[in-house]
Amino acid sequence: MGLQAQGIVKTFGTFKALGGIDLDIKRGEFVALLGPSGSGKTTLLRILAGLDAQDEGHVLFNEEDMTGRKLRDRRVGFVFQHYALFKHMTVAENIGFGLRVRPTTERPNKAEIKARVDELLRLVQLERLGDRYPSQLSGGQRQRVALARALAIEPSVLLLDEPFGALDAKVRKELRRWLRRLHESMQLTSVFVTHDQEEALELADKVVIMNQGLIEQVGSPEEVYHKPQTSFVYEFLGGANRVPCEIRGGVVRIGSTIIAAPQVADLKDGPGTAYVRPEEISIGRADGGGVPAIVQHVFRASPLPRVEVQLVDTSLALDVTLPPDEAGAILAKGQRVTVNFAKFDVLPG
Ligand SMILES: Nc1ncnc2c1ncn2[C@@H]1O[C@H](COP(=O)(O)OP(=O)(O)OP(=O)(O)O)[C@@H](O)[C@H]1O
Repeated sequence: MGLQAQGIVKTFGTFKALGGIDLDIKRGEFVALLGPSGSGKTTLLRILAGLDAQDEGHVLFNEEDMTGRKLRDRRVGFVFQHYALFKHMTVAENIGFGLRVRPTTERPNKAEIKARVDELLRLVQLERLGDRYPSQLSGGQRQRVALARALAIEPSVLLLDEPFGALDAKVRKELRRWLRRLHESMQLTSVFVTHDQEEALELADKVVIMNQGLIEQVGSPEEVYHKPQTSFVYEFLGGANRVPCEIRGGVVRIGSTIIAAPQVADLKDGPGTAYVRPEEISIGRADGGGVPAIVQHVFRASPLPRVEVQLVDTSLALDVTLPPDEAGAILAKGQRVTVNFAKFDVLPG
């Protein structure tokens, strides 16, 4: 099922949580709503689910306006962080819940419900745990039960709010892969909320980047990562360093260093901001060409050595990641170096 949000506005008191959201989700897409805390991701997801009503705008499912339609009629499966499993029900009872509460005319009989629950238990790889209670499961197992419960009603849309939020890194990775396979095999249209960029870039076909109740950019993981369109996206994705500079006649000046920058050829002279990712900076000898800097910290307890340097002219701190084979090991705090930007983008202002 395709989903559309058209001009969605939502206010809480005087606070505008969503400032006019337009979004087109195609059938079969796996979409991530990515943004910092408070950017409106959950609010948008709840409105898509029909759990909350928007103040303005429309939600369309397959081009049909859902305004005023009850949750049950939307046939969406959802897994929300605070929508916990029913503690007094077994795993199997939890999974079958959505089927048992259907109106009599649509309700499958007991044997059909049992068959469906067994099938879902197999799907989420919990076939032996149907008789347990939620308190007897691990966090990852509980999440899988929550997913099975959401899938029991055979939704065509699956909405997930930080589905793996509370789990440790290894379980998260496993569940991610598993969810991706499930999405494909059940031909779902899925939307999930996350503030974890790695999760969004790895899982989704389409990433929607939100900031302060608005969409900053929508695109494939490659597009949003490699072609950020706004300063917010530059900084939010990949932790780009923000370096104030001066644009003049097709070059940029950072402090007193002038750097060739063909990418600014079309920009007007004046103040600008260069965005450069930590892995796109290299560190060279103090007497080499580049922007003079001083090493502030060297972090070696990570797969790639990370170095923090301070530019001599401007006192600006920059994060640098070095390739594993580079001499992160011989750099020391206080050492004078130069930095070079292998790749950077510049926005005016
Ligand atoms: N029921 C409510 N009453 C008042 N303000 C609310 C309510 N729900 C959300 N907000 C506010 O709306 C804004 C957006 O909240 P939302 O939960 O959508 O953000 P989010 O991007 O999902 O954040 P997080 O990643 O922290 O969950 C926040 O500033 C929040 O405080």
